[in-house]
Amino acid sequence: MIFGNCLFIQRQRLFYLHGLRSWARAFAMQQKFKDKIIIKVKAGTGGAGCSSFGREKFVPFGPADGGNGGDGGSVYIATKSGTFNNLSHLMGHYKASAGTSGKGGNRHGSIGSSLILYVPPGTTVKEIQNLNEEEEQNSTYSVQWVQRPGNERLPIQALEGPSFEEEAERQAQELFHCKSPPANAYPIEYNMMDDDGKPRILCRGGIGGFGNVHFLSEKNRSPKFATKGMKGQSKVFELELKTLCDIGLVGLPNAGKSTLLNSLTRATSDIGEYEFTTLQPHLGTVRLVSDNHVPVSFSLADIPGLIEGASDGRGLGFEFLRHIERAKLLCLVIDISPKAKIPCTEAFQQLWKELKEYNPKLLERVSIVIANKADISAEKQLEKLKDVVSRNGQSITVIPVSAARREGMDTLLRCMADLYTKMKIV
Ligand SMILES: Nc1nc2c(ncn2[C@@H]2O[C@H](COP(=O)(O)OP(=O)(O)OP(=O)(O)O)[C@@H](O)[C@H]2O)c(=O)[nH]1
Repeated sequence: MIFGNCLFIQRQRLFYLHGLRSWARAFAMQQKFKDKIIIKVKAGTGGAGCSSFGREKFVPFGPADGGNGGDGGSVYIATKSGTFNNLSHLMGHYKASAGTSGKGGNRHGSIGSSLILYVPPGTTVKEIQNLNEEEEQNSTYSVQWVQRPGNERLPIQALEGPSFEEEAERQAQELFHCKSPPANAYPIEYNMMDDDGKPRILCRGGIGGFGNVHFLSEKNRSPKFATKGMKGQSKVFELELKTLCDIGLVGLPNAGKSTLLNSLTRATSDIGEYEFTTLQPHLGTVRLVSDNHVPVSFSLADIPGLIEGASDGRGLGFEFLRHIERAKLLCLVIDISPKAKIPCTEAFQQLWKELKEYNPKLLERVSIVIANKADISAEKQLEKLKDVVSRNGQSITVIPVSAARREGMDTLLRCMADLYTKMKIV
């Protein structure tokens, strides 16, 4: 008996430790998972142009040969599927390197190295602040000189027309204008889809300064000045990841969404008897051959439990409702067992109401109601649920399943594949 007691205590301890470990894992995951982040991005400054003259034996006053500064590096953003599933790898600040200065002998400075930030497909990028806005709004660039033209002795002819400084400034303005790319539409807004990793610009690097060669004119045969490089763009962006999935599993906490996702796919979403085991969306992929012998593949997402008032921000609120927005089809998972905290009919109405209040268009995407835990429920519950569902949406199919025992999975998968293919054709 004593021996039996010891075993019981040890088992209890093991259960306790297991619970603690899974809770710690869930907590760590929550810390790591980031689906919204604000980043400050700065492109590199252009290198300065050089003011120099050729010097050779027996040629004491050679021609102007100052090279241009290199352009500053730019910052881009691109998608990389399969590598990241959230935005936690990103830092708060990114800066591309500056271009180097030009040198004598017509040697141009090197271009600053650019940066590419990788994000998972489904990320939206929104420019929220332009830190150089004032400068960019002025159509004329404020030209900065390496050696001001005012230090020169002005040739006599220059006094007749525009002043020598004005002439040099105009020339520099023209050069910068020719070299600068067309301005971005303000503010930048990207919807990063899986577009083969094609990079999109976030901040453009500054144009490198012009060497004194560019300021040779009839009036001035030995210009002793060059321009500084331009500043790179500097902006603040908000990145938000909205899970991209074909079919989203939506339900109240503990309805069995994670169990269902794990049963239907090879995903390993956390399962627990406590509510909000799932704190972040999990994705799985279903591949099957349809009744017409056509291969069908779609992604399924287990979206964290929805609670009453989520549309007003209660519980995890908007944090996960935004993940639902991107799903092409929605399946409502309802616990029909007698153990359920809320009767299945009420659960369905609660989900319907929350979706409607958040975005009524979401209701058009609800195509299947999955009556889960059918293994421990009575037929009566299922009938009641079917009755309520038919009153709200005529075209919604109710499918009883047991995710834990993997019963009804085949019918459910065929129905999902069917609806998904029809939706794609439409
Ligand atoms: N009897 C029975 N139990 C099930 C079934 N499906 C899930 N469960 C149990 O229900 C509990 C909750 O399952 P989860 O899959 O974690 O539920 P969830 O909807 O993901 O929960 P949240 O993460 O809180 O949103 C677990 O204890 C599962 O073992 C089923 O078909 N039959």
